[in-house]
Amino acid sequence: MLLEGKTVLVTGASAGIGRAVAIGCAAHGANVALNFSRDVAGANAAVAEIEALGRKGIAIQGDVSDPATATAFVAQAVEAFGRVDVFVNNAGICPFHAFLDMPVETFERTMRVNLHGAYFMVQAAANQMVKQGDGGSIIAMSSISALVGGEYQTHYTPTKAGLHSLMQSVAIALGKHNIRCNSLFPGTILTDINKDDLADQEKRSYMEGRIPLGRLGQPEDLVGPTVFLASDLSQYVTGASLLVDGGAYVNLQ
Ligand SMILES: NC(=O)C1=CN([C@@H]2O[C@H](COP(=O)(O)OP(=O)(O)OC[C@H]3O[C@@H](n4cnc5c(N)ncnc54)[C@H](OP(=O)(O)O)[C@@H]3O)[C@@H](O)[C@H]2O)C=CC1
Ligand SMILES: C[C@H](O)[C@@H]1OC(=O)[C@H](O)[C@@H]1O
Repeated sequence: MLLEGKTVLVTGASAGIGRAVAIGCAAHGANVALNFSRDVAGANAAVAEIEALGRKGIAIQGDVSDPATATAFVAQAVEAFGRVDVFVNNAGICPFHAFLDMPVETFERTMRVNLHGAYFMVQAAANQMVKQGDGGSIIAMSSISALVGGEYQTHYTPTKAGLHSLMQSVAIALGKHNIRCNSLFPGTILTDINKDDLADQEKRSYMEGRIPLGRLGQPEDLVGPTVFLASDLSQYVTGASLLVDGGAYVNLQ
């Protein structure tokens, strides 16, 4: 098993990609601590699935936009499992909205959850890994949106570019501690975050038509790439990014 004996922390793991990745890491041998902010039932269901795989799971509630959540999450995970080997920064929101009348609160909330939250979470996880002294892996759920724009995502795409930029800089800052820092760039993955947006059949068909592999993504499509970056298979990979988009990005014509 690629993650046997490792402790993995995942933010935003009560649903969607985070939940799939948390359960997927458990299937590869890890004990997993989940962060979530509101969905108690979803978080508990994810823990139950992890335990059904014979691993340990714990759900810890906290809004990542509050810097205090980061230190509390890491401290409680260490109390439960003793250490942090892998940290997956996944929590994120994308409240689609036009640019010209973007509400200040929507802009600021998106920044605080997706980028500020990531900064303090990554910092807290990295401090624990440095204390342990034997390296680690930090993975950011960035996006294809780090590379391309979206008309109704002017507040969101900068957070995804910023997240990858954060991984690049912390890869340098933490390399001396053998802590690797990488980004995943999912394309369009079917989750609650885009349920309303993709209810527009015209848009959905357009998005599907852009994908050489012929389908939109599922949360489980992120499991393999996450396990790869979490495991020693990627021991010489840091500061890198991996598109997980069915080929959408390269499909110009
Ligand atoms: N789906 C897609 O097409 C793509 C998604 N991504 C990125 O993947 C990540 C996961 O998205 P996805 O699974 O689709 O979204 P979902 O909406 O399905 O899940 C989001 C998760 O984040 C949690 N969350 C939201 N806000 C907070 C917060 N303030 N503090 C802690 N947890 C929070 C939610 O928990 P709760 O409900 O309990 O608050 C939930 O578990 C995001 O960062 C997103 O930007 C990137 C590219 C494409
Ligand atoms: C939420 C969107 O459907 C999704 O988020 C991203 O980061 C992708 O680029 C998609 O636009």
